[in-house]
Amino acid sequence: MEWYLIVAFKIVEETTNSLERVEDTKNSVDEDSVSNGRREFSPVQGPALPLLQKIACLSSEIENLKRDHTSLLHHVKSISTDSFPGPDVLDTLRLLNNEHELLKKKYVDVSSERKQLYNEVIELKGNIRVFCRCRPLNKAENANGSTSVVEFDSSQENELQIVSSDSSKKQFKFDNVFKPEDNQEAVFAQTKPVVTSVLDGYNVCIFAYGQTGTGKTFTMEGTPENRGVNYRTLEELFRVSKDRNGIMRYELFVSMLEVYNEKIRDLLVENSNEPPKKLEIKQAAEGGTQEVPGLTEAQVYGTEEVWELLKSGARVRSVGSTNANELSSRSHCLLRVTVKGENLINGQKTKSYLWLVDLAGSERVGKIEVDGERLKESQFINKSLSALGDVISALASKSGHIPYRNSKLTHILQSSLEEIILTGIQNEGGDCKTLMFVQISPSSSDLGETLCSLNFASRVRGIESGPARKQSDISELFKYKQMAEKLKQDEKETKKLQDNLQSVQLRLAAREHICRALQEKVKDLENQLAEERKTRIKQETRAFAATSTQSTLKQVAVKTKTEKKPPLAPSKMRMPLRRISNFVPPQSPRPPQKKNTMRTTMAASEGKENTQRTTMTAPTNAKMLMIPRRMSIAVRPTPSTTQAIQPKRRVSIATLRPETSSHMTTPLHTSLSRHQNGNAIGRQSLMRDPRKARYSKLFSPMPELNTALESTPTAMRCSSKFMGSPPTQAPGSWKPKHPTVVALQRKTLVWSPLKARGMKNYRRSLLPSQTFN
Ligand SMILES: Nc1ncnc2c1ncn2[C@@H]1O[C@H](COP(=O)(O)OP(=O)(O)OP(=O)(O)O)[C@@H](O)[C@H]1O
Repeated sequence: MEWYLIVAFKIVEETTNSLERVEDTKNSVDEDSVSNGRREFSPVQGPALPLLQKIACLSSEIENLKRDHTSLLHHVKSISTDSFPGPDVLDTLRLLNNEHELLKKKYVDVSSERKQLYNEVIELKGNIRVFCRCRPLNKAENANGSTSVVEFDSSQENELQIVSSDSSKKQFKFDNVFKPEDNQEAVFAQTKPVVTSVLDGYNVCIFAYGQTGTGKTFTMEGTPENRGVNYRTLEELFRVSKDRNGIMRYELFVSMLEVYNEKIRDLLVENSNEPPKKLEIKQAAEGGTQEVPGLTEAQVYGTEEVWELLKSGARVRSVGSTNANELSSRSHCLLRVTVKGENLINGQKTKSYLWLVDLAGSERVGKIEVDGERLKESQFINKSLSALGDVISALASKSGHIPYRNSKLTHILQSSLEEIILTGIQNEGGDCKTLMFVQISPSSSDLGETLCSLNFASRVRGIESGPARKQSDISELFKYKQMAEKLKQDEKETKKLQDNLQSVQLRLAAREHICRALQEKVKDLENQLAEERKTRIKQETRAFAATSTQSTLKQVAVKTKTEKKPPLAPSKMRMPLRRISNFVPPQSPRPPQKKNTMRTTMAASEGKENTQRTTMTAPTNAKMLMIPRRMSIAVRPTPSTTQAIQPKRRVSIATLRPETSSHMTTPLHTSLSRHQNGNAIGRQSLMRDPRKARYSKLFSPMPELNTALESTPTAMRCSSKFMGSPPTQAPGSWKPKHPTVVALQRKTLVWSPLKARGMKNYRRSLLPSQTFN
C-alpha cells in the first residue's frame, strides 16, 4: 500500500513540477514576445506567429496536466482514507488474534476430553467384548436334513439358547448376538466404535474364534460382494482421518502375517515364490512392545489400495481342504494396521496398532479326520488356541503371571492384550480394546463344538478389565478381592471339616460294626439262656413231682402253693434288650425296694476262666446268720482253641452265712470289710454312695423272714416252689423257699462280654434290670 502512495505522490509531484516548468516557459515566452513585439510590432509582425502557436500548445498541455493533477490528488486522497486501517481496526484485529489462540487451546482441550469420554464409553461397554455370530445352515447341512440347535428369543436381546439332544436348553449371553440373517453391515456397525479408538491412540485387537467352517474368514475378510471387517475397518479409518484433516495428520501402514505351525510368515512379500524369511518376535526398545523385525509394512493411502493388499495377502495364506471346510485356514492370519497420528494444533504424536486376527479353526482332530501334515497342523492350531485360552484365563483371574510366551500367537499379541503404548510428547495410559467374534454353526451335528466355543467365549467375556471399571471404584474391587480371599479360606476350612467328618464317619461305621457283632452275641446268649431255663424248669418239675408223692409233706405242699410264685414268663414277654447305640443311655430307674427286703446282685469275675454271679438275701441279725444262703454261680468253661464257646453252666450253691460279715466273699462285702478294717469312716463313706448304700441295706434284718424262721424248721423255712425238698436233704442241696430268694434265683444271669472288657457303660443296657420283680 505504501509504495502505491509513494508512486502517487511522485506522480503528483512531477506533474506539479512540469506544470511549473510549463508556466515558467510560457511567462518567459510572453515576456520575450512583449519586448520583441514592441520591437517587432512596429513595422515587422511576421516572425511572432510560431511562438504564439507554441504558447497555445503549452497552455492546453498545462490544462491537461492540471486536470491529471486534480484527479491524482483525489485518488491519493481516497487511497489514504480508504486503505489504511484505523486504530479501531487494529484493536479489533488484535482481539481477534487473541480469540483465535483461545479457541485453538479450547479445541485441544475439548478434543482430548472427547477422546477420553469416547474411551470411557467403550470401556463401559467392556474393554473385552464378545460378539457371537451364527452362520446359516449351509447347502450340505440342508441336504442331509440337519436341524438348527440355536434358538434366538427376540424378547431377550443378545441372548441365545442351545437345544441339546435331550431337549434341555443352555442359555448364553454376549455383548451382541448376530443371527444367520444379519449381514456384514450390521456386524460392522457394532464393531466401528471399537475400531475408531485406534485413531485416538488406543491399541485394538479384534479376533474371530470358532470351529472350522463357521465363518471366521467370512466375517474378517469377507468376499468382494460382502466385504468383511478388515476392509470396512480400513475404509472407516480413512473416512475419519479425512474428517479430521487440518487438525490431525494420520499415516496408515499395513502388515500381514500368519502363524503357521508356530512359524511366522510375512504375507506381503513381493514375490511369494521366494523362500520365506525367518521372522522372530523381538521386544522393541521403545515402550517394550513386541515387534517383528523384517516384517513388510506398506503405507496405504486409499481403500482400493488396501483391498488389493488384502487380496494378495489372502492368496499367500496357508489353506487346506478338510472334510469340514473345503478352504480351511490352517494358520492364524494377522493383519496389523499401524496408525501414526500427529495433532497439528498441539503437535502431539501417537502410534497405535490395530490387530485383525482370523484364527485357525478350533477343531477336534478326531472329528475332522485328518492325518499326516493336516494332523500336525491341527495339533499346532489346538496348542496355540489353548495357549490363548490360558492367557485369557490368567487375565480374567488377574494373575501375576500371564503366559504370553507359550505360543507365537499370544506373544505377538502381548502388547495388544495388555496395555496401550503411546509415543510422543504426552503418554496416555489405558488398556487396549479387545473384541472377539465367536463364530458358531447352527447344525445339530456340530452341537458339541458349538457348546465348547460358547463356553470359551463366556470365559473371555468374564474378564472384567479396563481402567473405567478399575477406576470407577477401587475400594469395591478391593472388597471383592478380600471376599475372594475369604472364600478361599472358607473353602479350605470346609475341606478340613469334610475330612474330619469323613474320618468320624469311618470311626462310626467301625463302631457300629462292633455294636452289631455285640448285639448278635447278646442274642446268642439270650438263646442259650432260654435253652438253659427250659432244661432247668424240666429238672425242677421232675424234682417237684418226686417230692409231691410224699404224703407226709401234704400240709407243707398246701402252704407252699399259696406262696408259690407264678412261673417265669416266657422270654418273649420279658422286656427286650435295648438296642446298642453309641450314646450313653439314661440311667434306668431303680427297682422299687420292698420294705425289709433287700436284694443285691453281684457279679464277680475270677479272671478270664470263669464268671460267678452271687445272689443273696442277708439279714444282719445274729439269728439270721445261720440261715442257709444260696448263691447262684454261672460258670463259663475255659475257652479252648479247638472248640467253639460252650454254653455256660449255672450251678446253685446253698451256703451258710458265716459267723461274721467279714467272711462274706462277695465283692461288696470284701470292700466293706476292708473299710471296716481300714478306718472307722469306711462305712460312712460307703453309706454315702447310694448304690453301695443299697447293697448295705441287704444286710439289715428282715422282720418278715425272721418270723418265718422262728416258726419254721430250717429246711422248711423258705417259701419256694422247691418246698417239696425233703428235710433230709443235704446242706449242699438245700433249696430256698422264700419268694424273694426264689425270684432272685430266677433272675437272668448273663455273662456279658462287655463286662469282661470292662465296658461298664453297656452293663445296664445289656442286662435286664427288671428281673427283680
Ligand atoms: N454369515 C454367513 N453368511 C453366509 N455365508 C457364510 C456365513 N458365514 C460363513 N459362510 C460361508 O461358510 C463357508 C465357510 O466359511 P469360512 O471359510 O469363513 O469359515 P472359517 O471359520 O474361516 O473356516 P476355517 O477355520 O476352516 O478357515 C464359506 O463358504 C462362507 O462363505
